[in-house]
Amino acid sequence: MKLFIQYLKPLFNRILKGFSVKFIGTIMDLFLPLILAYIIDSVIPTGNINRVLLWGGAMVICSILAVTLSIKANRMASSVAKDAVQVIRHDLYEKISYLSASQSDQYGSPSLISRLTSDTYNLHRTIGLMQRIGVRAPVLLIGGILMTVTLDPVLTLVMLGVLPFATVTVYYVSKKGVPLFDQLQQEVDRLVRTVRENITGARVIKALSKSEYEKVRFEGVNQRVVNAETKANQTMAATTPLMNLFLNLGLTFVVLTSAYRVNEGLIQPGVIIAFMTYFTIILNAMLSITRIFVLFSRGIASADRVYAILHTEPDLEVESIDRKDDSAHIRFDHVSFGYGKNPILEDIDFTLNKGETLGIIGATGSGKTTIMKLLLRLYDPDDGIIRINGMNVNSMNLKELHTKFGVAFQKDFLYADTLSENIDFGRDLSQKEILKSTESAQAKEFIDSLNSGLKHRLTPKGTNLSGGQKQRVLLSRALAGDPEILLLDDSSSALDYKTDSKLRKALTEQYQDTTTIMIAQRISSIQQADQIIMLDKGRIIGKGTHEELLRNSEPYREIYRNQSGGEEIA
Ligand SMILES: Nc1ncnc2c1ncn2[C@@H]1O[C@H](COP(=O)(O)OP(=O)(O)OP(=O)(O)O)[C@@H](O)[C@H]1O
Repeated sequence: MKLFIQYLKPLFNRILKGFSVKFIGTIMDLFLPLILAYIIDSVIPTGNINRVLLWGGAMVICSILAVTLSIKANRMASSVAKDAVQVIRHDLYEKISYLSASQSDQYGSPSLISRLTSDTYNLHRTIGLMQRIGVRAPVLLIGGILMTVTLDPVLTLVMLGVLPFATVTVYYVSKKGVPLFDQLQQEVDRLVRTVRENITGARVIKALSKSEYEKVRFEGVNQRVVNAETKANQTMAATTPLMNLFLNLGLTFVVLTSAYRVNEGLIQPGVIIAFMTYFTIILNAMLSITRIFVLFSRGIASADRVYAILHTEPDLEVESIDRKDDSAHIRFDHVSFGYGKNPILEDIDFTLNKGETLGIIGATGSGKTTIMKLLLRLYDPDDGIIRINGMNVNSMNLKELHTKFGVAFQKDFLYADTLSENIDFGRDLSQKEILKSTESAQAKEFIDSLNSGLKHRLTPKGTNLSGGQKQRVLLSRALAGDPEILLLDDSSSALDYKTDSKLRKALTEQYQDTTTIMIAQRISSIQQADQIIMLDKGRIIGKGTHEELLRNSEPYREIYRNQSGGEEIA
């Protein structure tokens, strides 16, 4: 609700105008049966054709006004909904892009995507429909009852006798229906997730001949959607026939009572016709009000989901300046960290001087990438301090901090644009800088072999490139703009030994001032590093140069032996 208030408040005047137009149009609708009753009972008996034409004309004018004003009001409602949701979507997108990594982990990407897409779509529908039927239905209900009271209070009492049954039906059905639609929405979410997994993993599924298995899995999820939909619709399907039953019962009572009252000379035929029309209008208005309840409860659920993101408090505040004189460029000072309760990194301690290279090697899941994430301040350490040029990273402006880095992560993404745009990444780099980076990243040769060179367009996620080509483009992006600090997470694993060695040579020669942290699976990729740390279960179990580790670390020696095909170490 708070979300609606926040975003609809600035549009209040437009909403009020739309409501007024809708109100007048609905009143016109309400007058039609009354005029008809007047024509039948009071104008036709006089035999004055001019008066008949005059009142007939009044009916036509009322009808035209009712339709025109309703169309106008509906357009105004759509425009308000569109503008409100555009701002909500903008704010939500902006907020999502500034969520910290741990907050994004907490919500999960599928949930963030569905809040930005299907929830905002629900909000659009709710805001639009609430304006369209939110005025019309209550006005028709209350106005209809008032009209019937003025026409014949006794018949109104007969009609009101049926309304409690209709009200109970509406209440009961909507109470049961809303949770069923919620459940349906959850099943649809599950279906979307399964489809997304299948499409993303299409190659693996085919390669492992798991298509049949996936088909069966999809059928299961699909069946659950069908079941949920059937259950929800069957429950809701009872509404209209039951309301029709009450309508017809009510009409029967009204006709019976009217017949008696006509005989007694207490009522005229025109009033009966008008009464029946009002009765139908009133019951339809009640049905619309049910729809409002169903829709509104859905809209409120979506609004709450969107509101929760919009009001997520920032958890990576820039803290007060904490600077120390430090000759090291990067310092990890006894850093420990865990994503949840379990420790992932413990007592990580190292320093790197400007222009030096640190190699990190270790088993899968030992915490190598996490070290980089902490340096980028995607997360804050639980213990210890990380400094760059003596400055605690938690006291640095995040934007400023991130401009220092060139990064290539394992699963980095390429988007559907030209190679040049993918490398530039919105930094307005010069052509010279881009060319230098492609040369160093050993990407120049394959880019030159493409017809359109750097203008070559990639498909989404760069699926029209080979694994090695993708890695070289990502490396070019990391190197472009001569970053102060370069973070390479297993970025040469898809390169052959010769290209890998050319890359290392280029890094040493062309990026002497860049401090580099390089995660690698192959010792040959980090052998020349000024310092290598070996991680095991989040702890440093070996630190030094390649030669020092060969001398002092048995696990390192073993990896080296395995990777060099059992070659003896001198
Ligand atoms: N966002 C996250 N939330 C919770 N746990 C995480 C998250 N990211 C990583 N982890 C866990 O932290 C541990 C270390 O992960 P990290 O990615 O740092 O390992 P790694 O050494 O780089 O592994 P690899 O060689 O496979 O890339 C793993 O057990 C992983 O499951």
